[in-house]
Amino acid sequence: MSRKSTLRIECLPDGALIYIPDFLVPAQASSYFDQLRQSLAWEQSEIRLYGKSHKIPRLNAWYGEPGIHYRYSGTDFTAIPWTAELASIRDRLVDEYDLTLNSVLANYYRDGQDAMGWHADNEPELGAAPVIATVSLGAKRTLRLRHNRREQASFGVDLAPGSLLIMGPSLQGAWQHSLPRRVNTGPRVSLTFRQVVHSRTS
Ligand SMILES: O=C(O)CCC(=O)C(=O)O
Ligand SMILES: [Fe+2]
Repeated sequence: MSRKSTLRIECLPDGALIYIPDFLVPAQASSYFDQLRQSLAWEQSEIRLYGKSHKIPRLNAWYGEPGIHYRYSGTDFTAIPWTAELASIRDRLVDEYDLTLNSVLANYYRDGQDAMGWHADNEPELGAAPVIATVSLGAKRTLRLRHNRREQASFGVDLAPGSLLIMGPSLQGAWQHSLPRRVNTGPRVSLTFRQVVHSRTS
């Protein structure tokens, strides 16, 4: 059975976004959501701010090729080997969108109080032109984007369950993104597939 998929491309000043609302069919999205929510090795990481450590308001888990390390929000992650489900989603992204992806940072927002503050995924490990492919599962949440220098330039993208958002290679240099709190919302899992290019191997 062939399936039509919709594609929305946003060309922004200094970057581009590709949004595919129906990357996964609804039944597939909900079965991945249940499965991954229960089975991934979720942890609540801590970050250090002004000398004090704080638990981040969400859970996360880092999977990928063996030997990959990544420093994120002040925490060192070592990739856990791909699970079958994560590897099969990665394979589709690699085959259908011609991406190179060796890891995924999975985020679990337990409810609307869990969130992610403004940041860019511009860690040195991601190289000069990082492409990040995010698959959303569970509750719909809004990703906000704002330009670093153009004060007027800010907007939101609603990330529906089963959707795929690809942030293009120059976006992280000029834009920040965040996932604000939202009242009365259910749990959500996001899978942010990445390519770590400068990895310490130890
Ligand atoms: O959960 C999301 O969709 C955003 C996650 C994100 O920005 C990140 O993991 O760096
Ligand atoms: Fe991010």
